[in-house]
This record gives sequence, C-alpha cells and structure tokens, in this order.
Amino acid sequence: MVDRFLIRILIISSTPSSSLPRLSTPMAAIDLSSPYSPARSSPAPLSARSASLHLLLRRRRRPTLRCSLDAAPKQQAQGPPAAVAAEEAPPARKECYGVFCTTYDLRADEKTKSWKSLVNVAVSGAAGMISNHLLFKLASGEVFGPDQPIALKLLGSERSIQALEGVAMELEDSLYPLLREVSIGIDPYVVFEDAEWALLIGAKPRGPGMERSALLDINGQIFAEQGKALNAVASRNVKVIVVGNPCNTNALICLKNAPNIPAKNFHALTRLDENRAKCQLALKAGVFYDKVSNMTIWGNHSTTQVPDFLNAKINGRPVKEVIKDTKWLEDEFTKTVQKRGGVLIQKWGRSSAASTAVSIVDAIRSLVNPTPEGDWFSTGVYTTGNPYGIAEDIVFSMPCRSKGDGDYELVKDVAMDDFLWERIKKSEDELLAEKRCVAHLTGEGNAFCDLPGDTMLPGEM
Ligand SMILES: NC(=O)C1=CN([C@@H]2O[C@H](COP(=O)(O)OP(=O)(O)OC[C@H]3O[C@@H](n4cnc5c(N)ncnc54)[C@H](OP(=O)(O)O)[C@@H]3O)[C@@H](O)[C@H]2O)C=CC1
Ligand SMILES: O=C([O-])CC(=O)C(=O)O
Repeated sequence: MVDRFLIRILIISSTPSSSLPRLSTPMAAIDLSSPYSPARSSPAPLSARSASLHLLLRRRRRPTLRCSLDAAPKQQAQGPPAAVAAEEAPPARKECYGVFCTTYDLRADEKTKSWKSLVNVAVSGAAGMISNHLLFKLASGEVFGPDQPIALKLLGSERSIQALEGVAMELEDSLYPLLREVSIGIDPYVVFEDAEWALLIGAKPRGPGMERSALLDINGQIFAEQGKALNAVASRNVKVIVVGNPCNTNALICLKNAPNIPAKNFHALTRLDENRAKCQLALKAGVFYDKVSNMTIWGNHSTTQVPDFLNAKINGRPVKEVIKDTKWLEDEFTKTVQKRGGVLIQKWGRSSAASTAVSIVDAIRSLVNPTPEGDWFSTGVYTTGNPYGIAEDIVFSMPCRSKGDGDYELVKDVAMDDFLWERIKKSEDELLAEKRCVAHLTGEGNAFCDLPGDTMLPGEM
C-alpha cells in the first residue's frame, strides 16, 4: 500500500494563512488545518504536537510535504509584525506552478509512526554559499537525527528571492523524507514565525575600502531587525546561532532586540575556529583529529580569538605534554588559527562555506546531544554571570557543556595562566569597543567607535 504525497509550492504573502482563501484541493484543505501548518498562532506543547502528528498520520495517512513561498514585496525597511500585516490586503497569489505541482510516492508511512514532532528551523542568507551546504545537511537528518521531521523556513531578500526558489527546487528534487515543509520569504516577521532554531547567516560581506565600523553598522541593522522579529513571532525558547560577521557583536545586537527570549539562547558561531584549532594540533602531534578534545576558543570570532592550548588535550593528555614546542604553540599555532579564514580566502577566492556549514552542524549537534564525559565545546555566548571574570554583557566564546536539551552550561574547572588571560583580555577589549560602536542598535545611547587598529575578521589579512 503506497501513500500519496503532494509536493506543492505556495506563494504566501505576509498575511497569516488563516486569513488566506482556502485552496481548492482536498489535500490543501488538510494541509492548512494540520499541525504542520506555520499558520498556527502558537506552538502546541511538544507532547501535544507529537500526538497530533501521529494522529494525523493514522487518520489521514496522507501527510503533505509543503513548499511555500512568501514572495510579498517588502513594504518598508522594518518588516511589520504579522498582526499588522494581517490588516493589509493580500497580494495576488499563485498557488502552484511548473515543477512544484508534482505528485509522487514516498512510502514513508511505517517509518513516520516513530518520528518526533516537527521542528521549525529558520535560516537567513539562505541563498548564500554557506546555506547551500547547510540546508541539505539539515534536510537529510544528519543534524537533528533520523527520526526528526523538519520544516525549513528560508529568509532571503528581494535581491535573492529567485535564487531561493532555485534552492527550494533543489531541496524538493532531493526527496528527503524528513523534510516536511519548505517556505521562502523576505519578511523576517513571517519567516521566523514559531521558529525553534534560527540560523542567522545572511550578512553583507565587507568590501574593499569599507571601514569595520561601517560593516558593524550595516550588519548591525540587519540583526537588530531580525532580533525584533524573533522577539515578536519565534518560539519563546528559540535557539539562535549567529554566523554572519562580525558574529559576536551581531549576536549581542540580536539578543538586545529580543528581550522576551532568554539571552542565553543566543550563540555566535566559533565552532569553525574550534575545528580549525583541533586540526592544527592533530597535524603537529601526528594524530587523527578525533584525538583532540577540550578545545576552547575564547573571545571574538576575529584575529584576536584565543585558541586555548593550556586546557586542550590530545589522547586525553594535556597538549603541552604532547607538544613540547611552546614557541610553536604560542606563536605559530595561535596565529594560524586566528588567520586561517584569510589564508583560505587567498587560495579559494571566497570565504569558507563548506567547513562553516559543517561547523554549524557541529554546533547544533553539541546542543541537542549530551556532551561526552569530560569534554566540552566552544560557542560564543552571553557573558553575564560567567565564572571567569570576563566583562559582563558581551558575547564571548567560552567552553560549554550540554545535556542535549538545547541548553548549555559554562565549564567551571578550566586552568588559566598569564599568557592565556592576557590574550583573553585583548579579545575582550575588542568586543567592548565593538559594543560601543553599536550602542545605537542595542538601546544603550549614542555610538562611539574607537576600534583598535588590528581589529579584523578571520578572513581579513
Ligand atoms: N562565524 C563564522 O565562523 C563564519 C562566518 N562567515 C560569515 O557568514 C556570512 C555569510 O557567508 P556566505 O554564505 O559565504 O556569504 P554569501 O555572500 O554567499 O551570502 C551571504 C548572504 O547574505 C545576505 N545579505 C544580507 N545583507 C546583505 C547585503 N547588504 N549585501 C549583500 N548580501 C547580503 C545575502 O542574502 P539575501 O540577499 O538573501 O539577504 C547573501 O546571500 C558572512 O557574513 C561571512 O563573513 C563566514 C564564514 C565563517
Ligand atoms: O572573515 C570571513 O568573512 C570568514 C570567516 O569568518 C572565517 O573564515 O572564519
């Protein structure tokens, strides 16, 4: 017995779908009233959603894999909240076209009975290079697990909306059984609705001759707007991973604009730096990189970041016992990790995309799986209440452990010496200076920009 699954692309405006006309097919009617629908006003508790998912599968035996496209032109720079948008007349809609109006067999019925309830994952910059690697990993199940159905909510802009349609086409053509919905939009207030994870990748790259303070301002505006949108419409416990640079300060801006979401839930991606550091230590020690553990990156995702060889281990032994060349550790290792992004740009002609996507996967998996005994991982998180004496109220990469519930705690028992502390302070200074530059975006008065001269992204040489 084979179930039929309809693949459909909808063009949905920023109008909530409860106020949109019903589709003419019975399948669409099922879809709009289903627990999969992004139109529901608030997420049901996990158990209820899980139960309704299974109920739906038993009753209907025809779950819909839905692709929807929010292509409403943006009315103004700051997207209106969904409630405001609901009062506007819905623009013309095209329900389905070309390759997207397809019906085929999925044969997933038996398998789906043991699935968890749907997880909503929003991704910004979804038409960009990093996303092009990441989205297919998310859809395949390798990130959240083989029993975790997923809805992907892709945020683009007027500039990228056509490219996003292409991305959605490729996702459909990949026939991922776990991928239950793909929606595309340019309004964060629509795309982030009910998001349980928000992976914020889209940001303007720094161009030739552009001051870093200008980059902080331009990208800061993007993250202030997205923080407001998350605050208005995302799940109250959404986990946010900021990738777009300068990611620590962008994460700070985002969390300051989302006061109803715990500040603890915001991360700046420094996992790529951790992976790069593990690779360099493994190379030097002549071991495979899975033998390197307890690797902390402290500080900013920039050339002031501090790869911590004091606490890291190789085969369970302190790095300094295995690699006796302290000069190499202090100079070459540290600089190589700090500048790895820039060397890669010189060789590859563009910034790391595939390895960044892999590191986003690692970062999520570290939060949804228990951390192995004795180990930890690095992520840029809010410093208020940290046990190390790092300045409060910034986003700083630090060592964390997780029970696998999406949350984390800071690792307390780490060693500190003068070399490490001096460098941590330098990265802290840089982040405090970045924070002063964006005070107008965090609600803390007038910006005053006095960035240290050597403030650079890892991709800048
Ligand atoms: N934290 C980390 O470890 C790393 C971070 N990065 C950062 O990730 C970000 C994305 O990288 P990548 O995917 O390779 O970049 P791409 O240039 O391929 O994509 C970036 C996306 O950003 C969006 N964007 C938002 N605002 C602007 C703007 N004003 N001008 C141009 N594009 C804009 C664009 O999407 P749209 O038009 O849909 O808005 C674009 O698709 C960059 O900021 C990069 O520096 C990169 C590597 C590592
Ligand atoms: O600097 C950049 O744009 C790229 C980057 O973050 C990295 O490679 O670590």
